[in-house]
Order: sequence, then structure tokens, then C-alpha cells
Amino acid sequence: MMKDKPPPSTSGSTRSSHDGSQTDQLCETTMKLSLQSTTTVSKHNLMKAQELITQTIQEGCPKRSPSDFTFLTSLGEGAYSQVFRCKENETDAAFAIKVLQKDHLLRHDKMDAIIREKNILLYLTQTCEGHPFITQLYTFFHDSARIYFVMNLVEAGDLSESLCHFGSFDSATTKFFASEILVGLQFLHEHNIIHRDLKPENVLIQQNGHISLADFGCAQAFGELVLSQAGFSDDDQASSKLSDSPFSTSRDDYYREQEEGSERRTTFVGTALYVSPEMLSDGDVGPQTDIWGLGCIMYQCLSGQPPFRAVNQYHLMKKIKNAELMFPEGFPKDLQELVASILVVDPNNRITREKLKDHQFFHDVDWVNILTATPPVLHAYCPATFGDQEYYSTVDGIEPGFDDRVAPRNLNFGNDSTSQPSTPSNAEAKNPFVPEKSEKQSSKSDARAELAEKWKIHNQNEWRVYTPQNLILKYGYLNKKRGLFARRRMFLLTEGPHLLYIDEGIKTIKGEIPWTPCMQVEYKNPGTFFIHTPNRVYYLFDPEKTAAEWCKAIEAVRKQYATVIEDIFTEAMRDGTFGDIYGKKKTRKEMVREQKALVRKQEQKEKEALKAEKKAAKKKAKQTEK
Ligand SMILES: Nc1ncnc2c1ncn2[C@@H]1O[C@H](COP(=O)(O)OP(=O)(O)OP(=O)(O)O)[C@@H](O)[C@H]1O
Repeated sequence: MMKDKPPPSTSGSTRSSHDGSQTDQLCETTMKLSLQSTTTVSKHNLMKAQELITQTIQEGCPKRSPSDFTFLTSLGEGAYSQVFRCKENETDAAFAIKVLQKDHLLRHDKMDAIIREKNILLYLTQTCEGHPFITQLYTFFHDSARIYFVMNLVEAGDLSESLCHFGSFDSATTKFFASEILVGLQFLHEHNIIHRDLKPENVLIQQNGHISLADFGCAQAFGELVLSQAGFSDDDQASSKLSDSPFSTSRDDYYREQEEGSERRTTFVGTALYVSPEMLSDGDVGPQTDIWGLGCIMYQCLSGQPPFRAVNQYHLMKKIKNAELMFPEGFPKDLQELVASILVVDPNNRITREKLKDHQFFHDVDWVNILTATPPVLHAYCPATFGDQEYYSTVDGIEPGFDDRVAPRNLNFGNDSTSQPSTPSNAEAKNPFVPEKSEKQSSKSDARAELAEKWKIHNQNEWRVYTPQNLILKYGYLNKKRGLFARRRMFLLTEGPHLLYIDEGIKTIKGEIPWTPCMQVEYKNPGTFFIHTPNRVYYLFDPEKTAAEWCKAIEAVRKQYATVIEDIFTEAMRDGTFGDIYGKKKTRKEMVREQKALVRKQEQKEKEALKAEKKAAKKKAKQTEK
């Protein structure tokens, strides 16, 4: 904990009465700046803005400078910021520090928004004494080029990452997240703050498993906020209608952000997916706006997708404005009613926070002791749908790999004949490269002949265009499930190694399952298997019931390329490119380039091994000569 963290204020103003107008002045300055060149920020204006930032710093905040901290690793990036894991040099305490470039903020007219975010966070942390489910801002400082927010460190990622990893959650886990978000919202709303940007990315997860609501860049005050408590003058009270309050973003600002966002498609869609109808149509923006966000999150936790999705922004907004809600097959019936009572267009008809807490779904939540309740362990989980039962992963405690030792346990080989994998099906018969074949001991000429034969077959395979450099080892259609949604994809297991999946309809590689040393294949039954990777669990359903063959083939390839996989993984971890390599979707060009690099690497290794072998043989020969 920061050594001289000020005691939370329990009464009245902690700031001089002119601060609010100075913030307004800052807003004005930055507004004017935005009318000037959008690419250059004059030195004079930068200095003027800096002066104003200094004046808006809350009195009582611990005085700090960048040199008081050691900046360790990057925790994430926002549109205008980068957040670092830091250590306070004097105390060794860990913090998250958000760093913002001043000229970048000025150029994009974001200075006022940042000051507002800071004011709200300080108000919540200091005046309201903070809440364990809300990110806290301990202090704020700046130097000539940057602004720094020193926040509590929330280290276990966010809900969007967890959803990306697991696909969806069961009812109990959804209830856990929903109840903690409700408690966080209760704290905000009771202190007259609405978040307005509730979405899975902004629900951070602490090391202890509890949540921490973050990103107050869109937050605003509402109703009878006693602004003097927040450290602002009474003059501001009159303007707590938001447009020029230091706590607020006007609706125009919001729209402008959305408009700007439309050029940055991903950011825009990311935000708009969870935006409420009243934000889009000049309605009553209030606490009920956050309840909408909670409804969207609950829907996504249960189904694996946000409730409103469309091909473009126009259609998305139309769907949101009319709350055109559809529940996929398998969405729990009792929860359809609950989610539908949240995702109601008119905020006045939307179920309230209090009524939600009393809903049957939350009947076993101990609201009084929620802060000390034990969060659930997150599991890989595939909900029941399309005639399949639900599946929980049993991978915890099982070592990586799918070998002879694991196979009997997973496949029930042995006693239970009913659960044995099916005999090779037609699809398997079409795939000539079952791993047993490639593991056969053979003479050099046999091996060469076998390879030539493999290439001959490969060259007749219609899917070879997606993997020109590498032999296809196994292929077949699999249904890839994510929550309640499934997609049919052609999977190609190739040398390299690669495990690609192709969208047949648009004839495109949709993705690649990344190979890592800790990849785990989990067999469930002849038609079902999971692949665990560091970023995601893939739930795969095989209509041909050859899941066992897939598991064996993947594991055989993983073993064959173990050193290559290890090298790439270690390199990526060392260079900090792990996310780039294992997280992002790659273009076909990038994949081909990568495949070529892998092949080169493999060849190089083989050459070196051969050289070493020859050298050793020569040495031996010389020694025997002697
Ligand atoms: N207190 C924290 N502890 C740990 N990580 C954090 C913390 N705050 C933010 N982060 C990480 O940093 C990332 C960027 O956070 P930041 O608040 O700057 O961006 P943002 O406001 O969410 O992004 P945008 O500008 O797109 O809205 C977050 O996605 C999160 O992963």
C-alpha cells in the first residue's frame, strides 16, 4: 500500500472552490485546441494544458513522480493509454500505472475526458472510501509529456479474456459474476455515479477471483450528487446535468466518440455491442443504463456471444434500439425470462437492481458476506445443445499429453467396451496418414518412397491450396463450438506443425490452433474432444466419431515437433510477442510466411544434426585409424 495514502475524507470539500471552473476552463482550452490542427499541438497550448492539469490535482494525493516507481511489464493498452505493472521503489508495493501521452490526448481532444475520469476515480476512492469491487486510483501525477494514474493492480485478466478462453460459463459461474457486478453497481449508484460502459473488458478479475470494475472514461454523475463531497464547488452542482460537469461526458461527446470510433471499426463495435438503447436515442441515461450492460454480460456468459450482433453498425444499432433479442437453443429457459426482463428498451420498464437481487436466480447469494465469499474455480465448460449433453473439463490435474499412459484413462480402453472409440470410419479411411504409419520403422529408401507417396496423395487433396508448403496429415469436418453456438469447419492437421480450420463457405482459413508445449488434448467420447491452449479451450465435435484418432494424431505431431514448438514458444515469451503469435488471427499470407519459416528452421536443425553426426563419425573413424 502506498505509504502516505491520505485518510479517506469523511466530510465536506477537500478542494478549493475554484477547481471545478478550472476544469471547465481546461475543457474549453482543449475544445479550442481540437479546432486547430489535428496533427500538431503548439508548445504554448501544451503548457497551458499542463498548468491546468496541475491545478486539477486533488490536494491530499500522495505526491509522486515517475522516478518513485519501477515500470515492469505492460498490462494492456487502451485507445489513449498504456497500463504498466509497477513497483513503488520505497515500499516494494505493486501498482498498475496508466500512462497517457499529453500531446496525443490534446490532439484527439481527450484531455477533459481524462480529467473527468480521474475526478470520478478519486471521488470514489477517497471521498467514498472505495469498494473492493471497484478499481481504485491512489494518486495522479504528470511530467512534461505524460499523465500517470496510480491504481490498484488487478492481475488476473478480465472477463472478456475469460469468456474468450472458456467460451461460456454455467449458471453458477454466471451468477457469481452477475452478483458481484450488481454489488459493484450498487456502490456506484449509491454514490450517484453511473459507469455507462459496462462490458466484459471492463470487468477485471483480481488474483483472489473477485471482480474489479474498471475504465471510468465514460462514467458520469447523476441526480443529487453532493458535489462538494467530491471536492468540487457548489457552483458545479447546478451543472450536474452533465454537459459541463467535471464528472460528465455530454451525450454529444459520446456520439462524437462513437463517430470517431466508426473509423476504428473494432473499437466502435466493441463498445456498441453493449451500449443501451437510451444511449443511442436520447433517452433517460441513468443507473438503469448499467443494468442493461449487466444483462448483456449475463447473456454472453451463458451463451458465449453478446446478445446483439449484426453485419454492420447500422443494423446493430437498430437491433439494440428495438431490443431484438433471440435466445439460441440450449439457453436455460428460466434465465431467458430474467435476461429478457433486463434487456428492455425503456429503462423505466427494465427490471431494477433491487428487484434483480430479489430474483429467484440469486436466491442463494449471501449478499451480506459477498466480499468474503469464495469465488468459483473457472472451468472449461461446453453447454448442452444440438442433442449433445453438457461437458465439464476434467483436465485439471492431468498432465499434458495424450499417450499410452493417459489413453486408457481417457478412452476407457479396456474394461468398458461400450465406450471404446468407433472403428475407423469412412473419413478415417480417406485419411491415409494415421500416426502409426509415420512411426513405423523403415529403411531409408522405404522412407523416401513413403514420403513420395504422401506427397502424391497430398497433391490430389483439394484442401492442399491452404497448406502448399506442408503435407496434410489428417483432415476432416469438425463442429467447433463456442458456448451455445457451433460452426462446421474443415480442420487440417499438417506438418510444420499446423492445425488450421477453414470456412468452406467463404473459402478462407478462419484460424489456427496454436501449438505450445502446454497444449493438452482432452478426449471426452468418440464424437467429442477438447484442445486446451494457453489462451483458449477449443470444443470440437466430430460427426464421424473419430475423436480418438484426432487426439492421437495431434499428440503424435506435438511430440514429433516438440523442440520446434518449445523454441517458438520460448522465443515468443522472451520477445513479448506471445500475444501476437498466439492471440491474433493471422492472414493467409502471414500463415504461409510462418510455415515457410518453420520449414526452414526444421531443415536447418536437421542439417545441423546431420553435420554433427558426420563430424562425430569422422572423429570416431580417425580414432579407430589411430
Ligand atoms: N488496475 C489495473 N490493473 C491491471 N490491469 C489494468 C488495470 N487497469 C487497466 N488495466 C489493463 O490495461 C488495459 C487498458 O486499460 P485502460 O483503462 O487504459 O484502457 P481502456 O480505457 O479500457 O481502453 P479504451 O481506451 O479502449 O476504452 C485494460 O484493458 C486492462 O487490461
